[in-house]
Amino acid sequence: MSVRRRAGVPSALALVVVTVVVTVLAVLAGTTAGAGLAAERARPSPAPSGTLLDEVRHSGRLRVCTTGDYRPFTYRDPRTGSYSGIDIDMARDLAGSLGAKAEFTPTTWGNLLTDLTAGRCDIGMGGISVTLDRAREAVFSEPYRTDGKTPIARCADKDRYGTLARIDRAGVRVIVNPGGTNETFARAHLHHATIIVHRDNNTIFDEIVAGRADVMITDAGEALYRARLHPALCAIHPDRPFTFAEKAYLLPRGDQEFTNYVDEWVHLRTHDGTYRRYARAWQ
Ligand SMILES: O=C(O)C(=O)Cc1ccccc1
Repeated sequence: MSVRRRAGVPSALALVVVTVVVTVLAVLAGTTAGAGLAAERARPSPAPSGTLLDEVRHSGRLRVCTTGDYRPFTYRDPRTGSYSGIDIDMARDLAGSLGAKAEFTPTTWGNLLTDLTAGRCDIGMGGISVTLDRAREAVFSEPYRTDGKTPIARCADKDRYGTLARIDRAGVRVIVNPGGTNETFARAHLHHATIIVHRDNNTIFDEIVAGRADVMITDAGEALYRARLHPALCAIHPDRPFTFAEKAYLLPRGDQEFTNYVDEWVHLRTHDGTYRRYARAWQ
């Protein structure tokens, strides 16, 4: 009892003293509730510290390498030079979350990895498939979507190109865009068909419509999107693609803080409905 009483008096006194001291310190440091928010807004972004996370916040720029030729993920309007697409919206969202603006750096499927590893951009975005070749040179974020290769052809021919064996025949003209997974897939699996390399992925589907090529094997997401744009074309079994692939964002090696941040951001945006909302707008 006496112990408790003796302890009680100093405790009460100590509590008063501690409360006063903490309140004074908090006011001086500007960390009371209202001042805390103001301080949060006013706090200058951190100086570059070797991680892109701080560099992007400090500079206010997120440099995004994107090909601009792969709808619905990334599209560059040749007349205005402006970018649009699901991953363009995602890039702006990521940049915004860091208090920065997305700046788009044009690249190609063949140059994407080199542009990123040479530091010409902070992140690669735009329907990029996860491949082990890329994963050896750079880092992939958490994936945000699954996909896989499926044929797209003139609807009149849609029963002719359902299997790889039926596509890989002498006389069948398979058109591919160079430098990415479509070309890699075609070269690995087609030995009898004629492979036509067409540089501009934005006009490649017109070649099939015009009858200058017969079939393209591309990601199901693109095939479905293109079939909607070109009514003469049909995506063939997009629900049963030849391959399994994942789409993710490409990051430089050796920056754990930035990778962690992008992973958290992908995780949140794919679970809170944001990614779905952006994707729906491009259906
Ligand atoms: O290389 C990749 O990551 C791709 O998925 C390339 C690509 C580009 C355009 C259409 C389909 C796939």
